[in-house]
Amino acid sequence: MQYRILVVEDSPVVLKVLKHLVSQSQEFEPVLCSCYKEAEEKLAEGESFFASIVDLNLPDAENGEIVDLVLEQKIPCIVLTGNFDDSLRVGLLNKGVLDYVTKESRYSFNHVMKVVNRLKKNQDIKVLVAEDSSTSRLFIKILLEQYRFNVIEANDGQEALAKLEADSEIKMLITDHNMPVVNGYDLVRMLRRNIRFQDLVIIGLSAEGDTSLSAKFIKSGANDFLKKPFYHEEFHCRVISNLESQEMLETIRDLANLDPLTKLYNRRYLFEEGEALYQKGAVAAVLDLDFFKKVNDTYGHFVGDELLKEFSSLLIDVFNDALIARFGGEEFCLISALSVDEVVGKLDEFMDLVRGRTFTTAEVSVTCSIGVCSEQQSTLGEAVNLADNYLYDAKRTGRDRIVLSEE
Ligand SMILES: Nc1nc2c(ncn2[C@@H]2O[C@H](COP(=O)(O)OP(=O)(O)OP(=O)(O)O)[C@@H](O)[C@H]2O)c(=O)[nH]1
Repeated sequence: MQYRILVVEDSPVVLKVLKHLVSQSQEFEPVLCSCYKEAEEKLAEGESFFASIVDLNLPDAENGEIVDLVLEQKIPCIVLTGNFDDSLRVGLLNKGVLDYVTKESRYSFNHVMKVVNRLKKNQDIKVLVAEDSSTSRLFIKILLEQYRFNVIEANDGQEALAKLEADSEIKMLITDHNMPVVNGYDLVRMLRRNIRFQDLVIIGLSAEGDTSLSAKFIKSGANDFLKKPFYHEEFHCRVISNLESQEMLETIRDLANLDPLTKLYNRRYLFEEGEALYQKGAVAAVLDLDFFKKVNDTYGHFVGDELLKEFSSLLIDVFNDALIARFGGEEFCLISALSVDEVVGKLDEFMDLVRGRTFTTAEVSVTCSIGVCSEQQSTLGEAVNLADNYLYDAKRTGRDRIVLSEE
Protein backbone atom coordinates (compact mmCIF):
# COMPACT_ATOMS: atom_id res chain seq x y z
CA MET A 1 0.00 0.00 0.00
CA GLN A 2 1.22 3.49 -0.82
CA TYR A 3 0.67 6.37 1.59
CA ARG A 4 0.17 9.72 -0.13
CA ILE A 5 1.99 12.57 1.57
CA LEU A 6 0.89 16.09 0.66
CA VAL A 7 3.86 18.47 0.51
CA VAL A 8 3.04 22.19 0.16
CA GLU A 9 6.11 24.42 -0.14
CA ASP A 10 6.92 27.39 -2.37
CA SER A 11 10.71 27.04 -2.32
CA PRO A 12 11.72 24.75 -5.23
CA VAL A 13 14.88 23.68 -3.35
CA VAL A 14 13.01 22.65 -0.21
CA LEU A 15 10.33 20.95 -2.32
CA LYS A 16 13.05 18.96 -4.08
CA VAL A 17 14.68 17.91 -0.80
CA LEU A 18 11.31 16.80 0.63
CA LYS A 19 10.41 14.95 -2.55
CA HIS A 20 13.70 13.08 -2.31
CA LEU A 21 13.26 12.24 1.39
CA VAL A 22 9.61 11.16 1.10
CA SER A 23 10.35 8.98 -1.96
CA GLN A 24 13.13 7.15 -0.12
CA SER A 25 10.51 4.83 1.29
CA GLN A 26 8.62 2.94 -1.40
CA GLU A 27 5.54 3.08 0.79
CA PHE A 28 5.28 6.87 0.53
CA GLU A 29 4.16 8.81 -2.49
CA PRO A 30 4.85 12.56 -2.36
CA VAL A 31 2.20 14.81 -3.88
CA LEU A 32 3.87 18.18 -4.45
CA CYS A 33 2.19 21.59 -4.46
CA SER A 34 3.96 24.92 -4.61
CA CYS A 35 1.10 27.15 -3.37
CA TYR A 36 -2.16 27.17 -1.41
CA LYS A 37 -4.37 27.18 -4.49
CA GLU A 38 -2.69 24.10 -5.92
CA ALA A 39 -3.10 22.27 -2.60
CA GLU A 40 -6.76 23.29 -2.44
CA GLU A 41 -7.32 21.84 -5.91
CA LYS A 42 -5.52 18.60 -5.03
CA LEU A 43 -7.62 18.19 -1.90
CA ALA A 44 -10.81 18.90 -3.85
CA GLU A 45 -10.04 15.89 -6.05
CA GLY A 46 -11.12 13.82 -3.05
CA GLU A 47 -8.19 11.39 -2.77
CA SER A 48 -7.06 10.67 0.77
CA PHE A 49 -3.75 11.75 2.24
CA PHE A 50 -1.90 9.96 5.02
CA ALA A 51 -0.09 13.09 6.26
CA SER A 52 0.89 16.57 5.15
CA ILE A 53 4.07 18.66 5.35
CA VAL A 54 3.18 22.31 4.83
CA ASP A 55 5.02 25.60 4.69
CA LEU A 56 3.39 28.12 6.99
CA ASN A 57 3.98 31.11 4.72
CA LEU A 58 2.94 30.56 1.14
CA PRO A 59 2.88 33.35 -1.46
CA ASP A 60 -0.93 33.09 -1.83
CA ALA A 61 -1.61 32.31 1.87
CA GLU A 62 0.84 34.14 4.07
CA ASN A 63 -0.81 33.61 7.43
CA GLY A 64 -0.81 29.85 7.84
CA GLU A 65 -4.18 29.29 6.10
CA ILE A 66 -2.81 26.02 4.69
CA VAL A 67 -2.73 24.55 8.21
CA ASP A 68 -6.48 25.12 8.65
CA LEU A 69 -7.12 23.70 5.21
CA VAL A 70 -5.42 20.35 5.90
CA LEU A 71 -6.64 20.09 9.49
CA GLU A 72 -10.24 20.64 8.33
CA GLN A 73 -9.80 17.49 6.27
CA LYS A 74 -8.36 15.64 9.30
CA ILE A 75 -4.97 15.16 7.65
CA PRO A 76 -2.12 14.97 10.19
CA CYS A 77 -0.03 18.07 9.64
CA ILE A 78 3.65 18.91 10.16
CA VAL A 79 4.44 22.60 9.77
CA LEU A 80 7.61 24.01 8.23
CA THR A 81 8.59 27.57 8.88
CA GLY A 82 11.51 29.88 8.23
CA ASN A 83 11.73 31.34 11.72
CA PHE A 84 11.12 30.22 15.27
CA ASP A 85 8.42 32.01 17.20
CA ASP A 86 7.35 30.47 20.49
CA SER A 87 3.86 31.92 20.68
CA LEU A 88 3.15 30.96 17.09
CA ARG A 89 4.40 27.46 17.82
CA VAL A 90 2.08 27.09 20.81
CA GLY A 91 -0.83 28.42 18.74
CA LEU A 92 -0.17 25.86 16.02
CA LEU A 93 0.20 22.97 18.43
CA ASN A 94 -3.08 23.98 20.07
CA LYS A 95 -4.76 23.81 16.68
CA GLY A 96 -3.66 20.18 16.47
CA VAL A 97 -0.57 20.16 14.24
CA LEU A 98 1.79 17.32 15.04
CA ASP A 99 5.01 19.24 14.96
CA TYR A 100 6.52 22.60 14.14
CA VAL A 101 9.89 22.49 12.41
CA THR A 102 12.19 25.35 11.42
CA LYS A 103 13.90 24.97 8.05
CA GLU A 104 17.41 25.36 9.45
CA SER A 105 19.27 22.38 8.08
CA ARG A 106 18.87 18.95 6.59
CA TYR A 107 18.44 17.64 10.16
CA SER A 108 15.12 19.51 10.31
CA PHE A 109 13.92 17.64 7.24
CA ASN A 110 15.13 14.35 8.68
CA HIS A 111 13.08 15.13 11.76
CA VAL A 112 10.01 15.71 9.57
CA MET A 113 10.52 12.28 8.03
CA LYS A 114 10.96 10.73 11.45
CA VAL A 115 7.49 12.03 12.39
CA VAL A 116 5.96 10.74 9.13
CA ASN A 117 7.55 7.30 9.62
CA ARG A 118 6.34 7.26 13.21
CA LEU A 119 2.76 7.86 12.01
CA LYS A 120 3.01 4.87 9.74
CA LYS A 121 4.25 2.62 12.54
CA ASN A 122 1.63 3.91 14.99
CA GLN A 123 -1.28 2.64 12.91
CA ASP A 124 -0.36 -0.88 14.01
CA ILE A 125 0.13 0.03 17.65
CA LYS A 126 -2.76 -0.55 20.03
CA VAL A 127 -2.91 1.76 23.04
CA LEU A 128 -5.28 1.15 25.93
CA VAL A 129 -6.49 4.23 27.81
CA ALA A 130 -7.77 3.43 31.32
CA GLU A 131 -9.58 6.46 32.74
CA ASP A 132 -12.98 6.75 34.45
CA SER A 133 -13.68 10.34 33.35
CA SER A 134 -15.14 10.16 29.86
CA THR A 135 -14.02 13.76 29.10
CA SER A 136 -10.43 13.02 30.02
CA ARG A 137 -10.52 9.71 28.18
CA LEU A 138 -11.82 11.39 25.04
CA PHE A 139 -9.12 14.08 25.26
CA ILE A 140 -6.35 11.44 25.50
CA LYS A 141 -7.95 9.41 22.71
CA ILE A 142 -7.98 12.47 20.42
CA LEU A 143 -4.32 13.19 21.19
CA LEU A 144 -3.35 9.60 20.43
CA GLU A 145 -5.44 9.45 17.26
CA GLN A 146 -3.71 12.59 15.98
CA TYR A 147 -0.63 10.37 15.92
CA ARG A 148 -2.66 7.61 14.27
CA PHE A 149 -2.50 5.19 17.20
CA ASN A 150 -5.17 2.52 17.43
CA VAL A 151 -6.95 3.44 20.68
CA ILE A 152 -8.91 1.13 22.99
CA GLU A 153 -10.70 2.42 26.09
CA ALA A 154 -11.42 1.14 29.60
CA ASN A 155 -13.45 2.74 32.41
CA ASP A 156 -11.54 1.28 35.34
CA GLY A 157 -8.58 -0.91 36.27
CA GLN A 158 -10.53 -4.14 36.20
CA GLU A 159 -11.86 -3.52 32.70
CA ALA A 160 -8.33 -2.55 31.61
CA LEU A 161 -6.95 -5.81 32.97
CA ALA A 162 -9.63 -7.83 31.18
CA LYS A 163 -8.93 -6.03 27.88
CA LEU A 164 -5.17 -6.54 28.24
CA GLU A 165 -5.65 -10.23 28.98
CA ALA A 166 -7.93 -10.65 25.98
CA ASP A 167 -5.71 -8.80 23.51
CA SER A 168 -1.98 -9.57 23.48
CA GLU A 169 -1.43 -6.95 20.78
CA ILE A 170 -1.94 -4.00 23.13
CA LYS A 171 1.50 -2.43 23.36
CA MET A 172 0.91 0.55 25.60
CA LEU A 173 -1.28 1.38 28.60
CA ILE A 174 -2.02 4.94 29.67
CA THR A 175 -3.68 4.76 33.05
CA ASP A 176 -5.15 7.22 35.47
CA HIS A 177 -4.73 6.52 39.19
CA ASN A 178 -8.13 7.42 40.66
CA MET A 179 -10.47 4.87 39.11
CA PRO A 180 -13.23 2.73 40.65
CA VAL A 181 -12.84 -1.03 41.35
CA VAL A 182 -9.07 -1.24 40.70
CA ASN A 183 -7.01 1.96 40.78
CA GLY A 184 -4.12 2.72 38.43
CA TYR A 185 -1.35 2.00 40.89
CA ASP A 186 -2.76 -1.45 41.79
CA LEU A 187 -3.33 -2.16 38.11
CA VAL A 188 0.36 -1.50 37.34
CA ARG A 189 1.47 -3.73 40.23
CA MET A 190 -0.80 -6.57 39.07
CA LEU A 191 0.45 -6.28 35.50
CA ARG A 192 4.13 -6.23 36.36
CA ARG A 193 3.79 -9.39 38.48
CA ASN A 194 2.76 -11.21 35.30
CA ILE A 195 5.64 -12.02 32.92
CA ARG A 196 3.23 -11.67 29.99
CA PHE A 197 2.99 -7.92 30.54
CA GLN A 198 6.68 -7.22 31.02
CA ASP A 199 7.01 -5.51 27.66
CA LEU A 200 3.84 -3.44 28.00
CA VAL A 201 4.73 0.26 28.01
CA ILE A 202 2.91 1.89 30.92
CA ILE A 203 2.40 5.60 31.49
CA GLY A 204 0.66 6.65 34.72
CA LEU A 205 -1.52 9.77 35.05
CA SER A 206 -2.77 11.54 38.11
CA ALA A 207 -4.41 14.74 39.21
CA GLU A 208 -2.37 17.68 40.41
CA GLY A 209 -1.39 17.75 44.07
CA ASP A 210 -0.57 14.11 44.63
CA THR A 211 3.20 14.47 44.85
CA SER A 212 4.14 10.97 45.96
CA LEU A 213 2.17 9.18 43.25
CA SER A 214 4.70 9.64 40.45
CA ALA A 215 7.41 7.79 42.41
CA LYS A 216 4.91 5.13 43.53
CA PHE A 217 3.82 4.52 39.93
CA ILE A 218 7.39 4.26 38.68
CA LYS A 219 8.52 2.05 41.58
CA SER A 220 5.68 -0.35 40.88
CA GLY A 221 6.81 -0.70 37.28
CA ALA A 222 5.37 2.13 35.18
CA ASN A 223 7.75 3.41 32.50
CA ASP A 224 6.75 7.02 32.94
CA PHE A 225 4.30 9.37 34.61
CA LEU A 226 2.38 12.51 33.68
CA LYS A 227 0.61 14.96 35.96
CA LYS A 228 -2.75 16.32 34.79
CA PRO A 229 -3.36 18.77 33.27
CA PHE A 230 -0.50 18.15 30.85
CA TYR A 231 0.41 20.03 27.75
CA HIS A 232 -0.20 17.81 24.73
CA GLU A 233 3.29 18.36 23.30
CA GLU A 234 4.75 16.83 26.46
CA PHE A 235 2.22 14.01 26.28
CA HIS A 236 3.26 13.16 22.71
CA CYS A 237 6.97 13.42 23.52
CA ARG A 238 6.63 11.02 26.42
CA VAL A 239 4.44 8.55 24.53
CA ILE A 240 6.84 8.46 21.59
CA SER A 241 10.03 8.38 23.63
CA ASN A 242 8.78 5.50 25.82
CA LEU A 243 7.66 3.57 22.78
CA GLU A 244 11.00 4.13 21.08
CA SER A 245 12.87 2.87 24.15
CA GLN A 246 10.74 -0.27 24.17
CA GLU A 247 11.26 -0.78 20.43
CA MET A 248 15.02 -0.40 20.91
CA LEU A 249 14.92 -2.99 23.67
CA GLU A 250 13.03 -5.36 21.39
CA THR A 251 15.58 -4.81 18.62
CA ILE A 252 18.46 -5.56 20.99
CA ARG A 253 16.65 -8.66 22.23
CA ASP A 254 16.01 -9.83 18.66
CA LEU A 255 19.67 -9.29 17.78
CA ALA A 256 20.68 -11.41 20.77
CA ASN A 257 18.11 -14.20 20.30
CA LEU A 258 17.29 -14.52 16.62
CA ASP A 259 19.15 -15.87 13.63
CA PRO A 260 19.38 -12.84 11.31
CA LEU A 261 18.71 -14.78 8.10
CA THR A 262 15.72 -16.94 8.99
CA LYS A 263 14.46 -15.02 12.06
CA LEU A 264 14.23 -18.36 13.86
CA TYR A 265 15.73 -18.46 17.36
CA ASN A 266 19.47 -19.08 17.62
CA ARG A 267 21.21 -21.93 19.39
CA ARG A 268 21.92 -19.96 22.57
CA TYR A 269 18.25 -18.99 22.99
CA LEU A 270 17.08 -22.55 22.37
CA PHE A 271 19.26 -23.91 25.17
CA GLU A 272 18.36 -21.02 27.49
CA GLU A 273 14.59 -21.27 27.05
CA GLY A 274 14.26 -24.88 25.95
CA GLU A 275 15.60 -26.61 29.08
CA ALA A 276 12.49 -25.89 31.18
CA LEU A 277 10.24 -27.00 28.31
CA TYR A 278 12.29 -30.17 27.88
CA GLN A 279 12.09 -30.99 31.58
CA LYS A 280 8.29 -30.98 31.28
CA GLY A 281 8.62 -33.91 28.87
CA ALA A 282 9.13 -32.28 25.46
CA VAL A 283 10.68 -34.00 22.44
CA ALA A 284 13.86 -32.79 20.70
CA ALA A 285 14.54 -33.23 16.98
CA VAL A 286 17.44 -32.09 14.78
CA LEU A 287 16.89 -31.50 11.03
CA ASP A 288 19.48 -30.97 8.30
CA LEU A 289 19.04 -30.23 4.61
CA ASP A 290 20.55 -32.86 2.32
CA PHE A 291 23.34 -31.94 -0.09
CA PHE A 292 22.88 -28.26 0.58
CA LYS A 293 26.41 -27.51 -0.62
CA LYS A 294 25.26 -28.60 -4.07
CA VAL A 295 22.45 -26.00 -3.96
CA ASN A 296 24.97 -23.25 -3.26
CA ASP A 297 27.39 -24.56 -5.87
CA THR A 298 24.68 -24.83 -8.54
CA TYR A 299 22.49 -21.79 -7.86
CA GLY A 300 24.71 -19.49 -5.79
CA HIS A 301 24.57 -18.36 -2.16
CA PHE A 302 21.68 -15.94 -2.68
CA VAL A 303 19.34 -18.77 -3.74
CA GLY A 304 20.80 -20.85 -0.88
CA ASP A 305 19.84 -18.11 1.57
CA GLU A 306 16.33 -17.78 0.15
CA LEU A 307 15.87 -21.52 0.37
CA LEU A 308 16.90 -21.51 4.04
CA LYS A 309 14.31 -18.79 4.69
CA GLU A 310 11.50 -20.63 2.90
CA PHE A 311 12.44 -23.92 4.59
CA SER A 312 12.27 -22.14 7.97
CA SER A 313 8.81 -20.66 7.27
CA LEU A 314 7.53 -24.08 6.31
CA LEU A 315 8.90 -25.47 9.56
CA ILE A 316 7.09 -22.73 11.51
CA ASP A 317 3.85 -23.40 9.61
CA VAL A 318 3.88 -27.09 10.50
CA PHE A 319 5.27 -26.75 14.05
CA ASN A 320 3.50 -23.55 15.06
CA ASP A 321 3.65 -24.37 18.76
CA ALA A 322 7.22 -25.67 18.98
CA LEU A 323 10.43 -23.87 19.93
CA ILE A 324 12.46 -23.84 16.71
CA ALA A 325 16.05 -22.71 16.24
CA ARG A 326 18.59 -22.56 13.46
CA PHE A 327 21.72 -24.12 14.81
CA GLY A 328 23.82 -22.66 12.02
CA GLY A 329 24.40 -23.60 8.38
CA GLU A 330 21.60 -25.84 7.18
CA GLU A 331 20.89 -27.45 10.56
CA PHE A 332 17.76 -26.80 12.65
CA CYS A 333 16.50 -27.98 16.02
CA LEU A 334 12.98 -28.10 17.38
CA ILE A 335 11.58 -28.82 20.81
CA SER A 336 7.93 -29.75 20.94
CA ALA A 337 5.61 -30.40 23.87
CA LEU A 338 3.67 -32.96 21.79
CA SER A 339 4.13 -36.74 22.27
CA VAL A 340 6.86 -38.58 20.33
CA ASP A 341 4.25 -40.14 18.02
CA GLU A 342 2.66 -36.78 17.31
CA VAL A 343 6.04 -35.15 16.64
CA VAL A 344 7.08 -37.95 14.29
CA GLY A 345 3.70 -37.72 12.53
CA LYS A 346 4.19 -34.00 11.99
CA LEU A 347 7.79 -34.51 10.85
CA ASP A 348 6.54 -37.03 8.27
CA GLU A 349 4.00 -34.49 7.11
CA PHE A 350 6.75 -31.84 6.94
CA MET A 351 9.05 -34.11 4.89
CA ASP A 352 6.21 -34.81 2.45
CA LEU A 353 5.67 -31.08 2.03
CA VAL A 354 9.40 -30.55 1.37
CA ARG A 355 9.49 -33.39 -1.15
CA GLY A 356 6.35 -32.21 -2.87
CA ARG A 357 7.39 -28.65 -3.66
CA THR A 358 10.22 -26.56 -4.96
CA PHE A 359 11.92 -23.67 -3.20
CA THR A 360 12.78 -20.15 -4.38
CA THR A 361 12.27 -18.69 -7.84
CA ALA A 362 15.03 -21.04 -9.04
CA GLU A 363 12.57 -23.90 -8.25
CA VAL A 364 15.06 -26.00 -6.30
CA SER A 365 14.03 -29.44 -5.03
CA VAL A 366 15.52 -30.60 -1.74
CA THR A 367 15.06 -33.18 0.97
CA CYS A 368 16.11 -33.26 4.61
CA SER A 369 17.27 -35.77 7.19
CA ILE A 370 16.03 -35.84 10.78
CA GLY A 371 17.13 -37.32 14.10
CA VAL A 372 14.62 -37.53 16.96
CA CYS A 373 15.50 -38.25 20.57
CA SER A 374 12.49 -40.38 21.49
CA GLU A 375 13.39 -41.20 25.11
CA GLN A 376 13.58 -38.65 27.91
CA GLN A 377 17.18 -37.67 28.79
CA SER A 378 18.33 -35.86 31.90
CA THR A 379 19.14 -32.61 30.08
CA LEU A 380 18.19 -30.92 26.83
CA GLY A 381 21.88 -30.95 25.86
CA GLU A 382 21.99 -34.75 26.08
CA ALA A 383 18.74 -35.06 24.10
CA VAL A 384 20.05 -32.79 21.32
CA ASN A 385 23.36 -34.71 21.17
CA LEU A 386 21.49 -37.97 20.80
CA ALA A 387 19.15 -36.52 18.15
CA ASP A 388 22.27 -35.27 16.36
CA ASN A 389 23.76 -38.79 16.39
CA TYR A 390 20.53 -40.17 14.92
CA LEU A 391 20.62 -37.44 12.29
CA TYR A 392 24.12 -38.60 11.38
CA ASP A 393 22.72 -42.17 11.07
CA ALA A 394 19.94 -40.84 8.80
CA LYS A 395 22.58 -39.24 6.56
CA ARG A 396 24.77 -42.35 6.57
CA THR A 397 21.90 -44.68 5.66
CA GLY A 398 20.68 -42.74 2.64
CA ARG A 399 19.28 -39.31 3.77
CA ASP A 400 15.65 -38.10 3.34
CA ARG A 401 14.51 -40.05 6.41
CA ILE A 402 13.81 -39.87 10.14
CA VAL A 403 15.85 -41.92 12.65
CA LEU A 404 14.50 -42.36 16.19
CA SER A 405 16.92 -44.79 17.80
CA GLU A 406 20.28 -46.42 17.24
CA GLU A 407 20.37 -48.16 13.85
N1 LIG B 1 23.59 -20.00 1.30
C1 LIG B 1 24.03 -20.34 2.51
N2 LIG B 1 24.77 -21.42 2.66
C2 LIG B 1 25.22 -21.76 3.88
C3 LIG B 1 24.92 -20.99 5.02
N3 LIG B 1 25.50 -21.58 6.09
C4 LIG B 1 26.14 -22.67 5.64
N4 LIG B 1 25.97 -22.80 4.31
C5 LIG B 1 26.50 -23.81 3.39
O1 LIG B 1 25.90 -25.06 3.67
C6 LIG B 1 26.72 -26.06 3.07
C7 LIG B 1 26.80 -27.27 3.99
O2 LIG B 1 27.51 -28.23 3.34
P1 LIG B 1 27.88 -29.62 3.97
O3 LIG B 1 28.19 -29.48 5.44
O4 LIG B 1 28.91 -30.24 3.13
O5 LIG B 1 26.54 -30.44 3.92
P2 LIG B 1 25.59 -30.85 2.71
O6 LIG B 1 26.09 -30.42 1.41
O7 LIG B 1 24.22 -30.38 3.07
O8 LIG B 1 25.64 -32.40 2.79
P3 LIG B 1 24.92 -33.35 3.84
O9 LIG B 1 24.61 -32.58 5.07
O10 LIG B 1 25.95 -34.42 4.12
O11 LIG B 1 23.72 -33.89 3.18
C8 LIG B 1 28.09 -25.41 2.82
O12 LIG B 1 28.25 -25.21 1.44
C9 LIG B 1 27.97 -24.05 3.52
O13 LIG B 1 28.71 -23.04 2.84
C10 LIG B 1 24.11 -19.82 4.84
O14 LIG B 1 23.79 -19.08 5.76
N5 LIG B 1 23.70 -19.53 3.57
